[in-house]
Amino acid sequence: MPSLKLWLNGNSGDASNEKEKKKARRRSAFPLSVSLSRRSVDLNHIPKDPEPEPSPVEPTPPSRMVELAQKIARETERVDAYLRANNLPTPSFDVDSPAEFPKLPADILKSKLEIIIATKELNMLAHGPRESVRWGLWEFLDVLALEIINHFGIAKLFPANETITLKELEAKTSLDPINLARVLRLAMTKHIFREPSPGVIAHTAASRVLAEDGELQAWVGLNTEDIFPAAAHVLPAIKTYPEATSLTRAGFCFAFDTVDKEPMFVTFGKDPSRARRMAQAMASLTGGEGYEVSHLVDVENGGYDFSEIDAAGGTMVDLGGSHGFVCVDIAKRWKNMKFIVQDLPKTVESAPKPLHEDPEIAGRITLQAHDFFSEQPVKGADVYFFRWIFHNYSAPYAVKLLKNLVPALKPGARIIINDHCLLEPGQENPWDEAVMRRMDMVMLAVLNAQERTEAEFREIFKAAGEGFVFKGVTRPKGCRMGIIEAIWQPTSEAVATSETTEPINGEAIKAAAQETK
Ligand SMILES: C[S@@+](CC[C@H](N)C(=O)[O-])C[C@H]1O[C@@H](n2cnc3c(N)ncnc32)[C@H](O)[C@@H]1O
Repeated sequence: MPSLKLWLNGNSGDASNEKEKKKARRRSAFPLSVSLSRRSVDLNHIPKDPEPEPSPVEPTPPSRMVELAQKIARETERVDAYLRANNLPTPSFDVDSPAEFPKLPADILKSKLEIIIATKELNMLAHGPRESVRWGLWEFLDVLALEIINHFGIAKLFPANETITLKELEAKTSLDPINLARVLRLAMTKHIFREPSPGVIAHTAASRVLAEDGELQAWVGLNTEDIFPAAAHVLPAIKTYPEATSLTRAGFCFAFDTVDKEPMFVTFGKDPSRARRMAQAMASLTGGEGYEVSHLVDVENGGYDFSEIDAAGGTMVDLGGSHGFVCVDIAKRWKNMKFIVQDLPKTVESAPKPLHEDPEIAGRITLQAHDFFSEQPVKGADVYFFRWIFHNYSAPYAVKLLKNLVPALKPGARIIINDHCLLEPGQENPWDEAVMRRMDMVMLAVLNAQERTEAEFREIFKAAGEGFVFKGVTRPKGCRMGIIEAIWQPTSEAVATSETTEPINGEAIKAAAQETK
C-alpha cells in the first residue's frame, strides 16, 4: 500500500515528477490549438512565415488545494511517526482511545497545528464559498443537539463499553423517542456516539468523555444554556442599545429578562447550580491547551518573573481570584511571596478549607471578600493581579477597576493583567485567531465586554490616571494569553513617559468612566 505522502504526491515522486514536468513543457511548447491546425493543413494554402518557437514555460505551480493536501500528508506523517516512535496511541474515535491528544514537543505540536489549519482551509475550498456559508451556518444545530444530550445527561445513561438499544435508552430519559433518536443521530455525524447496528447505540471516545468529565459537562452546559441564548439575543440588544457597553443591556440580559436589572454574574450568584457550572466551566477552560496556569509561572518560556518580589517576600493581590488556584501555582514556584485572593463573598465562602493540602502553601495564601468595584482595601502590595477579569468589562468599567486601586498603590507597584491580547488580523495562526475572536464575541454576548489589543489596554491605563506607566505585553510560548503590565509611578517623570503614547479615544473612555461612578 503506498504511503499517504506518495498517494497524495503521486506526481511528485522524482522519476514521475520529471516525466510530468517534461509533459507540461511539451504541452506549453505546442499548445493544443497549434497542433490541431497543423494536422488539418490545406495543401493549397500558401504557408505563412513559420511561427516563432515559443520560449519554454515554467510548469504551472500546484493549486492551493494540492498544496494543502501535500502539507496535510507531510505533517500527518511527522506526527504519526513521532507517536509511533514513542509508543503513544494514534488518535481514533474508538471508545477506549484517550480523551486528549498526547502531549507533544514544540516542533511536533506545530505539525499538529498545521494539520488542523490546513484541513479546515481545504475543507472550505472543497465546499466552495456559497456552500461553505450556507452549511457552515447550521453548526448551531449541532450545538442544539449537544445541548439536549448534555442537559439530559444521555452519555451517562449507559456504561462506556456496553451498547444500549434506543428503546432501553428511551426508558431512562424523559425525552420523546423521536427527539432522542434525532439528537443522537445528528451528534453521531460528529463522532459523538455511534450506531453499530440499527437502533443500537454505542459510545465513542467523545461521548465517553461527555459521560465522565464533569468540567466538560459544565463547559457544554454554560455554552449551550447560557451563552447560546445570549448570542441569539445580541441583535435585539445592539439594535436597542447600539453603544453596547452596559453590563445590564447585553444579549444575556435580553435572553433572561434582566435588562436594566442585573448583570450576568449577579444572575449566576442567585442560582448556586448556575454559579457552580460557571466555575467548573472556567476550570475546564483553564485546563485546556494554551490556557494552563503553568504558562504564567514557566519563566524559562516567557512566564512572569516574580524573582524580585519573591526575594523581598512581597505580596500579590489576586482580584477576582476565585478559589486561589492561580496563586497556588505561583506559590509552588516562588517560595517567599504571600498572596491575598479577593473575590465576592459567596465565592470566598465556598473555597476549600484548607485551600491547599500543603500547609506551607496554604499558609501563604489568604482569602478575602472584596468587590473590585469598590476601593482596594489592601494598601501597599507589590502586585495587583487580574486574570480573566478585564475581558469581562467594557472600557468604562475597566477604567473604574484601575481607578479603585489608586488609593492603595505605592510607587513601583505592579499591575499585571493576564488576558488575551489581540494582534492585528492575520498575525495569529488561524486556529488561535478563531478561538480568540470567538471569545471576543462571547464577551459581547454575555457582558457587552471585549477582548483587547495592546493599544486598547494602553488606553485603559491612560484613561485611569497618569501615574500608570504602561510597560507593554509579553506572551509565554504556546499560550494564548498575554501578560500586560503597568507600574504605578506618580512622578512627573512617569507622567511625561505615559504622555508619549497617542491616545485612542482616550477622552471618550474617560468620560464613560465618569458615568459608571
Ligand atoms: C472569569 S472568572 C476569573 C477567575 C480567575 N481569576 C481565573 O483566572 O480563572 C471571574 C471572577 O471574578 C469574580 N468576580 C465577579 N465580579 C466580582 C466583583 N465585583 N468583585 C470581585 N470579584 C468578582 C467572579 O466571582 C469570578 O471568580
